[in-house]
Amino acid sequence: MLTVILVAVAVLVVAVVLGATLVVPRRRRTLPPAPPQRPGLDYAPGVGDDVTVPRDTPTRTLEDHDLPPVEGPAEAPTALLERPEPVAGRLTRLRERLSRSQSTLGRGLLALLSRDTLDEETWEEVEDTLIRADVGVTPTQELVERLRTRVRVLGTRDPEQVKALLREELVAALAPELDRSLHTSRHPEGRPAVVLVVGVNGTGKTTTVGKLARVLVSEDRDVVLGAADTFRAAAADQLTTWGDRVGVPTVRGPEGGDPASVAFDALKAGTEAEADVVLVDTAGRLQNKVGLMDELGKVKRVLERGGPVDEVLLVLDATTGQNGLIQARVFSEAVDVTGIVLTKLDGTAKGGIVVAVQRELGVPVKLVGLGEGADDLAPFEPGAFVDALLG
Ligand SMILES: Nc1nc2c(ncn2[C@@H]2O[C@H](COP(=O)(O)OP(=O)(O)OP(=O)(O)O)[C@@H](O)[C@H]2O)c(=O)[nH]1
Repeated sequence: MLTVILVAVAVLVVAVVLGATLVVPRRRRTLPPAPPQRPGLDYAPGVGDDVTVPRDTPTRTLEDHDLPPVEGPAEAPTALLERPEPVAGRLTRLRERLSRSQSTLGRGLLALLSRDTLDEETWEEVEDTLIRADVGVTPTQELVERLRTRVRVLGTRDPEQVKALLREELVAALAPELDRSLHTSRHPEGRPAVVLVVGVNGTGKTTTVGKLARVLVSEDRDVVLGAADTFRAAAADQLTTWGDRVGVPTVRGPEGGDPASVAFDALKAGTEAEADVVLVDTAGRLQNKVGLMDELGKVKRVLERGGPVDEVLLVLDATTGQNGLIQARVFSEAVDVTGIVLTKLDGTAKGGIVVAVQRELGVPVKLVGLGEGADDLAPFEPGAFVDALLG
C-alpha cells in the first residue's frame, strides 16, 4: 500500500514539474520585436528619414532579372535598310563587265578594219559583224557607207584613227541627241510622278522596278511601288522584297485581282504619302494583242486620272534579239512608250539591239541592265556604251 502511495506521489511530482516547465516558458514566450520600418521600402520616406537603410536582399543585377521577351526586330528597322549605290559611280564598274561580255563585237570590227587592204569583201564582213550583233540591216548599211566614205576621205589606215572614226559612227547610230532623262520628280501641283513599267514576263521587268526604286532612293526620292502584276503572285512578293530592302512601301492586291485597281491604290497611297514617284509593275502577258491593250489601257487610264503618266518604260531582254523588236512593236501599239530599258546586256555578245530598237520605236533606251546585282542598272550613255563595246 505504501508503495502504491509513494508511486502516486512520485507521478504527481513529476507531472507538476513537467507542467511547470511547459507552462512557464509558454507564458514567457512573446512575439519578437517588430523590425524597424524602413523608409523607402516599407513606407514612403519623409523628411528626416534615413533613406540609406540597407536593403534586406542583395542588389540584383540585370542578368538576375527575367526580362520580358523582345517583340519585333531587335534593332530599329532603319538600321536594317540597305543603302543603294549612287548612280554616278556605277558606270565604270559596269563598263568593265560590258566590255568583257561584248568584246567580240568591238574586237571583230577593229580586226577587220586593221587589215592591210580594205576591199569590198572586208566591208561586207564589217556589215555581217554588225548585223550579227543585232544592229539591223538598214542601220548597218548606213553606218558602213558613212564609215567607208570617211576612211577613204581620210586616206589613212592608222588603226587609232580608224578606231576613232568607227567610234564616232557607232555613237551617231545610237542617236546621242535623244533626251534620256527620267521624269520622276513630284509635280508642282502636289502629285507624285507616275512611272508605268511594261514588258513581257521574264524580261526582267519586276527586277528593273526594284532596281529603279533603289536608284531613286539613292537620289533621296520618296517612292511607292505598285505590284499590278497580279498574274503571278511571286511577282508581288518579289517586288515587296525589293521595296523592303530600301524602306519603300509596296501596294499589292489579291492574286488574279484587277491590275488597274492595284495601280489606283498605289497612286492613292503615293499621293497620300506625298511621295515623289509611284512605280507601277505590270503583268503584260502577251496572250494576244487585244487582251494586252485592254489590260494596259485600263491601268494607264486609271493612273491618268490625276494627270498624264510621266514615263512608260518598256523592258526588253537584250538576249532575245529580233524577238525583242516584235515585242516592242506590240507594246508600243498598246501604250505610248516613252523609254526603253534593255536588260541582260551582260548576257549577250551583241549590243546592236540598242540601235535597232530605238529606230523601231523612235524612243530612247534610257536604262540598261548589266547584271543580277541589286545595283546593276545604269543610265544609258551612248559614248560610254560604245567605249565599252570597243574595249
Ligand atoms: N544577267 C541579268 N539578269 C537579269 C537582268 N535583269 C533581270 N535579270 C534576271 O532575269 C530574271 C527575270 O527577271 P524578273 O524581274 O522576274 O522578270 P519579269 O519580267 O518581271 O517577269 P515576271 O515577274 O514573271 O513578270 C531574273 O532572274 C532576274 O535576276 C540583267 O540585267 N542581267
